[in-house]
Amino acid sequence: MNFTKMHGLGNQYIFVNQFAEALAEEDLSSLAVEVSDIYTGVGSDGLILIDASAEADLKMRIFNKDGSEAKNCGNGLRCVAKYAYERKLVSSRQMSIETLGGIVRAEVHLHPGTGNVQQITVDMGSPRLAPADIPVLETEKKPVVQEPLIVGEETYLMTAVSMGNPHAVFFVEDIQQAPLTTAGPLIEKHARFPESVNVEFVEMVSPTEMHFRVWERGSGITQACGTGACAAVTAAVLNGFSEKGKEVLVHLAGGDLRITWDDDDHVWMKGPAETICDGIYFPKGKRE
Ligand SMILES: N[C@@H](CCC[C@H](N)C(=O)O)C(=O)O
Repeated sequence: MNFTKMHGLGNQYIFVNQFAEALAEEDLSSLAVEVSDIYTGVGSDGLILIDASAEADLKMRIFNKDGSEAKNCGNGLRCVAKYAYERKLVSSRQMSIETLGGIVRAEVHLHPGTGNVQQITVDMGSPRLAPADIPVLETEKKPVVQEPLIVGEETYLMTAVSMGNPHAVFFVEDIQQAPLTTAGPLIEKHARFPESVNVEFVEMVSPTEMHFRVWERGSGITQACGTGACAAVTAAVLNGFSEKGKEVLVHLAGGDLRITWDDDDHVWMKGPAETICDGIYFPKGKRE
């Protein structure tokens, strides 16, 4: 299987171009687990498929490291846009990409010298704030802001947002003290999230700057989460820490994103994507 490994701020995925490689549907989940393994696979946070779409220029499907399929992936979208433009799957710098969470629009920005894609802007659409759309149980609040969540002996105050996939955002005083590895996995699988949840901790620096750490559903700690950063900025506005229409600089473990929840209700994300390597993967059971 031909693959390309790419990353967006250290959030790394194995990309397979389904225009050239036809993978069997029943193999996708186990293949994601296999390729993600750092010892016997390639090593990644999951598997992303780039495919034809009946409604958009391209379709992206994303499988987490544990084999679960997610509906959206912000860092993956920037990588897909770069891949599609540089490998001529699309001819324009602007393109539409179908995800299971809806259709988004991306625009690539080129390095003036090399012509390679450096930065990508994605219109991530409107955040979904109704509890049933996230989904989160046992609350009728819309938006779900400062909602108590009991985790073991602790009560955390969450803001819940869907960017096509579910996010629970928690504001903390000091990002270094955020209970990422302790509360992260417990919140991910908490009974109030019937589809599990991505868990984000945010320390506000100012209304236009924040520190961000993530425990991702299905992948654990990652260096960055694009949809999570969009959810975090949305949550900051909902809590009155930031303003709609103002760009927020988000510092993730792997680097920075610029996110705006605009007056038209759309969330815009701008950031980089990089190609690490191309390769040929030999599936388990077909190795010498
Ligand atoms: N890293 C991604 C999100 C990937 C999917 C997520 N773990 C989920 O299960 O919803 C991003 O950059 O958005």
